[in-house]
Amino acid sequence: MSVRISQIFYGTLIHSLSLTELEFIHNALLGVNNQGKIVFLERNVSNEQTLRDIIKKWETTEDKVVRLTNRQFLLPGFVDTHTHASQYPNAGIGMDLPLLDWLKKYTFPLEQSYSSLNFAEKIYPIVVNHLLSCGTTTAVYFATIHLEASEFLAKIVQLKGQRGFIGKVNMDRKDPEISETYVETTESSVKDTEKFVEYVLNLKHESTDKSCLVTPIITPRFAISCSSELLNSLGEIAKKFNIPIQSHLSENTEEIATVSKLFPRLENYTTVYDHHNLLNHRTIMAHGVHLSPQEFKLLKERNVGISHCPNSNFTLCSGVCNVRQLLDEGIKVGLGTDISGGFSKSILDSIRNASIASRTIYMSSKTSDKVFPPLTLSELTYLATMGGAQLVNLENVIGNFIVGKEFDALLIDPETEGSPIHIVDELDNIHRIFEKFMFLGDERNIKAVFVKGSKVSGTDITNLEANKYDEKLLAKFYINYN
Ligand SMILES: Nc1nc2[nH]cnc2c(=O)[nH]1
Ligand SMILES: [Zn+2]
Repeated sequence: MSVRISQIFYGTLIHSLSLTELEFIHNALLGVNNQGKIVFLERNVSNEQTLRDIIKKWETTEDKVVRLTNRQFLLPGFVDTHTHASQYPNAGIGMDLPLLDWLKKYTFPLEQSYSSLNFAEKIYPIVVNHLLSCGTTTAVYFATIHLEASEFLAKIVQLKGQRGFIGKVNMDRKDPEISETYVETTESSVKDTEKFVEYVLNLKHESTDKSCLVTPIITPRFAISCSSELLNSLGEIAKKFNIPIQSHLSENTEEIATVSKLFPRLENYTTVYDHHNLLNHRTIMAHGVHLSPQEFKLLKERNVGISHCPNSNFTLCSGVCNVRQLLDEGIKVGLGTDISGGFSKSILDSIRNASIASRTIYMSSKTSDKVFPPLTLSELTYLATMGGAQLVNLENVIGNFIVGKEFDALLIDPETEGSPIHIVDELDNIHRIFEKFMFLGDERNIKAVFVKGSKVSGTDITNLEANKYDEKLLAKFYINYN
């Protein structure tokens, strides 16, 4: 066999096969090659001899094996399908206003600061480090309108080894109600976007080890901040370079009313983007809280993905997105933090708020003709991993541990120093521990983060307590497991 195995993990893996299939693989032996790909996944390797046989078969050695403890497990890396790296300094403040006033008072003045590259240099490395430590192996970023600072964000994401989609923001509409000073000319917006796209694509070409995982994404801020001319040009640039597109859609009712005033001839908000050739299978639209049946239909036809950002929707009092309905309509859904509309940087927080949002929808639907059941743990896990992978068109590359995919993974330890998870020996099997991690855990439980096989965040994992595979201990540990 000519593949070179660089790392092998031995222990429990948990991943999504579909929205309804959450798989727990016990005594798994997973091999990663030097290209960061998963080359084998053996199940139920329950004794040392079998383990040694497999290692021999793959012509590798036992020192490559990372042995997880009985309570540790591997999860696929999280995908944050919508976040504003530039707004990180505002995370946790300014929750007193609805969207348009919030943008004007808090957000645009902060984003304006990135006209200084020095400011970007101070903030962006911290953002990427923090997101990685929270287990975000792939992030879809908004930067700001500034070319240099946006290029710097792309460079930092590349250097830190995160998978990233980076957007230089476009906004050319001067409007006293929205923004008079934080704005570009149409011409400079188009010119700088082309330069930005070429810069990021070049990072890929220049990278000698082909490990650059950064892609440019066309980023009209939202229909309100862009002229029709700019939206058209952005559609053309996306097509010319064959790159993805992101924006905001139908987040808040005042926003929707403004869009219909600005584009009176177009039927609805979604049509505005469609009219400018911005909707296709590579488009990610954040929010989609107040969509009409016609808009659902159009999004489905164009195969657009919706980034569900529940913390932001609650914090800015935008509304509650009906994810169950999106899924029932066959629309792709991923999760987003939407920093700083959302105050948390962690996809674990998006999971929890998505759960609460779905319960809110369920409660108000209970007395109506159509009941929308809350999202299950299996569905929430899927949205945070595979769902996100679908939005960035990487569902065949990342999102779970299928052989042939790239190894983007989190090593979860529910028992680290200061862990917020309380485990009761008599009660907690791996299913309960996983659920507790999803609802109580935080970055203290994320011991290591891998992107394409490389460890990009976390602590030393060479000294994990070896799995003993004591039969009695296992029987107790997997109580109720089937
Ligand atoms: N949540 C959110 N919505 C927007 N719509 C336009 N810009 C923004 C933004 O920065 N955050
Ligand atoms: Zn946003």
